[in-house]
Amino acid sequence: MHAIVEQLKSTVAATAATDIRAAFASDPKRFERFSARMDDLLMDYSKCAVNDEIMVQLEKLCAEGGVAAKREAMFAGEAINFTEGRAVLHTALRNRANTPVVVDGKNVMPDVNAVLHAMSGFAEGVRQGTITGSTGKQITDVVNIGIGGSDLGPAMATLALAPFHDGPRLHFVSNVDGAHIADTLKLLQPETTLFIVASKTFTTIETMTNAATARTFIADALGEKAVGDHFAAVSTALDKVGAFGIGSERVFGFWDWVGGRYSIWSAIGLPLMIAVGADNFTEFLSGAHAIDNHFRTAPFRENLPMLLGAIGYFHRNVLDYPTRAILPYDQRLSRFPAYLQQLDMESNGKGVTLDGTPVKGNSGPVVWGEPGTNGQHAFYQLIHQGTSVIPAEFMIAAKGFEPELRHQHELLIANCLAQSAALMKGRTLEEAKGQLLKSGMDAAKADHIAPHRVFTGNRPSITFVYEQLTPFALGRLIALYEHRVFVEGVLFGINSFDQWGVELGKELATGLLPVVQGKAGTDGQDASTTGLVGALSHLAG
Ligand SMILES: O=P(O)(O)OC[C@H]1O[C@H](O)[C@H](O)[C@@H](O)[C@@H]1O
Repeated sequence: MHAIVEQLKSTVAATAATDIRAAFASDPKRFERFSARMDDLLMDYSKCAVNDEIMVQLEKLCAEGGVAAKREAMFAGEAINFTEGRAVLHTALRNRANTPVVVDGKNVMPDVNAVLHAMSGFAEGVRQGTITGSTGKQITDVVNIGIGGSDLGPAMATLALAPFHDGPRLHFVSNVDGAHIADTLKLLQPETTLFIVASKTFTTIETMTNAATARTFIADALGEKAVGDHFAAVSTALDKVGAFGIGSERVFGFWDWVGGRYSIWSAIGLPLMIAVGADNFTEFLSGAHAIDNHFRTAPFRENLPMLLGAIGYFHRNVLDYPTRAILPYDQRLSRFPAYLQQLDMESNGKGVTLDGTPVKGNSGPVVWGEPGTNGQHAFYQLIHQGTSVIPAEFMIAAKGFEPELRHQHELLIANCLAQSAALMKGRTLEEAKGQLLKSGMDAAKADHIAPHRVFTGNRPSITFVYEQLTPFALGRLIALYEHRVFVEGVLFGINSFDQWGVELGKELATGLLPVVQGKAGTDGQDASTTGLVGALSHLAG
């Protein structure tokens, strides 16, 4: 592995591969050679600093890194999340072929299908008004209370599929900051509101606290007895849900082999199903299943997740780029960058390899982004002219959902394509100067100003194009990125499926609560924490 990375570095240096602009000038077939397609989903990576030699080496890297074998181990239900002793089987949740998937000697598909069936019954009941609030009124608003993977997936996907949303209004409360639930409850009538408490562990303090506040909201308005009619729960910890007082017919389970950040396909998707209906939810699962099959069968140069993972690794560990920007040209994907932050950074933000030794080189990059065109008017300045190279990942649909606003979609497309072209081409000093002279500026001033108007170019980007953001297309896009994170994780040599890094802060918060409440002193706290506690309590009065 290490040898191939070194080889890749010398290939980059020797072949001037980073001159993407020159590569386009000398090869009219560059787009055909460095793009891949799965049905209507096109991945154009020709604007990355790759050539055939580099692609051959990346393929070799994936082969030597054992990506294919590890992929099959994942699909087969092996306990690849070894630090938690768990299989990693979000793929079983969308296994529309229904082929057996065996964990600990048991085929999990009957359970998967049974929960899906129960979810559909409940979701359709709420949508059609056969499942009502305690006073018999139809549910108009559903509030999902969850955080992390129990929030980001359904929140992102519900927004993404707004054109398919014909069920009750949806709200998402995640933050333990009381402002979040208070601002949400202000909009709602208890009689017509359903809360879904979503937590894999059913112990997460934010979710449990918000759920208790929501419970009081219902009990105060409609009486204690009404609580059961206004709550449902999603969890792997069914015993803990029982103690909260939610009837078993309103509890939807999933399993420890579903990671929180991979759980949108499970009962965690219930709010999405209530919003768009069971058929659209099934389409969403089918899109992900299509990518699963593609990932397992397509040869390297046609395999979108493999290519995306290999190029991601190349950017991070061969070219040393510290971040990647996710730039959907789709307003409805505005939460997709946040979703990918958890997916990618919680999975691959690790410092040790599988054998516990420090990672050589880098592991996962910082992932960030905002939808275009908004980002263009905010931070693209740095992407174009800043001192760090930031690989950008663009995505755009050929068709919007507003035929009457087609001209707006055309503007959106033009902007998306213009940005990746500008990043690649840049503008030389001569070009900048020529433009200024043409505008009538005198030569001395043009000399002075031109350097500020230079774009280095050669800044890499990947563009995804698809027909339309349907449930199927969204499922496909998410699964594509899940497998990209998998490929990169294998190449980094890490366990992508645990998240010990979130634990320390949680532990310290538990210890600090009595200190903040004034029930315990600051003995044993560091001086900064002691000072901050003092300042906050003084200001609170
Ligand atoms: O679903 P829950 O058990 O409430 O967990 C919610 C989230 O919190 C944790 O801290 C993890 O870092 C996330 O992976 C998880 O999605």
